[in-house]
Amino acid sequence: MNMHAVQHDVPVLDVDPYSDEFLLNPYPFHEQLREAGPLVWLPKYQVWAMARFEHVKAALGDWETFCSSRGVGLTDFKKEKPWRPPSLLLEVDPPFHDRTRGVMSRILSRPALEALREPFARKAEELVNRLADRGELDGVAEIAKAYPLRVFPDSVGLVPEGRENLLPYGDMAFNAFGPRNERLEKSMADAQKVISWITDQCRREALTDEGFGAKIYAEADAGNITHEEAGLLVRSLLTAGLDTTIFGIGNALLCFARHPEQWQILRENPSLAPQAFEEVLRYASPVQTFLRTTTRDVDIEGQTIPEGSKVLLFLASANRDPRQWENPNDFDIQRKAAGHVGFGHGIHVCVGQMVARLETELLFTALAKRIESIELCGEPQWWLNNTLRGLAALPLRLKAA
Ligand code: HEM
Ligand SMILES: O=C(O)c1ccc(-n2ccnc2)cc1
Repeated sequence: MNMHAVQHDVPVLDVDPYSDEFLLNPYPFHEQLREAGPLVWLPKYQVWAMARFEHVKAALGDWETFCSSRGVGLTDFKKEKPWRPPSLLLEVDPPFHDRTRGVMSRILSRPALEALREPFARKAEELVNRLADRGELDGVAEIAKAYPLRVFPDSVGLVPEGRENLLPYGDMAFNAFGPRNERLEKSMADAQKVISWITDQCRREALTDEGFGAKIYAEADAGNITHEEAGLLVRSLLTAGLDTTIFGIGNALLCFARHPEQWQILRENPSLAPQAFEEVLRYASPVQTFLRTTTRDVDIEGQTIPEGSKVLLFLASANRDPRQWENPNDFDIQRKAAGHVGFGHGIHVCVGQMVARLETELLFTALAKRIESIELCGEPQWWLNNTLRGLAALPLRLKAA
C-alpha cells in the first residue's frame, strides 16, 4: 500500500470503472464520482479520478503537469514496458508531439477532407437506399459498422483483403488502456495474427498511392518525419479510425430511437446533423476515459496529487456535469453542445474529428431524408470495452419516408 495515497480527507470510492456493472451503466457511478469531490482516490487501481467538467478540461489542457508520454492508459511507461511501440501522437509530449501532430493535422484537415465529401455522401445514400424498406434490422451491423467500414479503410488506402482484423485490433488497443482484466486477455487472444496483419498494412508497399497512408509517407519523403514514423502514424489511423466512429453512430441511432421527437426535429431540418452529432458525443460519449500521469506534485482545491500519479479522466462524466450543462441528462439536438470534451481538449484533441464529423453528418443527413421513424424492436446489447462505450447489437424498425 503506497502510503502517499492515503491522504487525509481525499474522498475514497471503492468503484471499479472497468467492471461490467460500471460499463453497462456508467452514469450513476459518474454522479457518485462528481459528488464525492473534484478529486477522488480509487484504491482498486491505485489511481486518482476526476469526473467534473472543470477539472477534466483543465487537466487535458495542461500537458506539462498531466503528461501523455507515460501512457494514456493505466500502464505507467516509466514503470512497465508498453504492449506495443508507443503512439507517436497519443503517447508523446511536446516537442516530439508537435511534428507528428503537424503532419496529421494537415492530412486530416477539413479542406483536405472536402475531396471525400462527394464519394462519402454517395456511399451514405446508397447504404440508406438499400435499407430504407428493410423494416427490421440490426442498426449496428447494417448501419454503424457498415458505413465506416465502407468509407474509412479505402480512404486510408488499405487493400481489400484481411479487413476483418481491423475491429479486433481496435478493440484490443482500446482495452489495453485499461487493466489487464479478462476483457483485455480475451481481446488479446489471437493478438499475434491481428497485430502482424496491421503491422503489415502499415508498410508503404501495402498502401494505395492516393489515400491518407500515401500522404503520410509523402511527408516522410519531404523530410518532415522518418519513414519508420510514417508506418506508426498509419497504425494510429488504423487503430483509431473505426471503432470510435462505429460506436458514435451506434450511440446516435440509440439516442434517436429513444427520443423520437429529436428524430422529427432532425427530419424537419437535416442541416442540424452536425450539431446533433456533437450532442451525441456529449450525451453518449463513445470514448469514456483517458488517463494522464502527473509530472510534479499538483494541488487540486487543497488536495495534493503526488508526482508520478496516474489520473483517470472521466470525459463522459464531464459531459454530463450539471455544473457545466443545463439539464445534462436530456438529449437535445438543439442544444449548443460545442465545448464538450468528447473529442478531448488541448494539444491532443482528436485530430480525426473532421473525419468523424464528415462521416456522421453525411450518414445522418441521408437517413433523415429517407427514414420517417427509427424505433427499438428489441433490447440494445452493449459491447463492453475498457475505454469505449458502444453497442454490439441494436434491433431497430425503420419506417421509410
Ligand atoms: C466519434 C469518433 C471519435 C471520438 C469520440 C474520438 C475521441 C478522441 C479523444 C477523446 C482523443 C484525445 C485523447 C487524449 O487526450 O489522450 C482523441 C485523439 C485522437 N484521435 Fe480521436 N476520436 C474519434 C475518432 C477518430 C478518428 C476517426 C480518427 C482518425 C481518422 C481519430 C484519430 C485520433 C488521433 C490520432 C488522436 C491522437 C491525437 C493527439 O494525441 O495529438 N479519432 N480522439
Ligand atoms: O496512436 C494510436 O494508437 C491511437 C491514436 C488515437 C486513438 N484514438 C482514440 C480516440 N480517437 C483516436 C487511439 C489509438
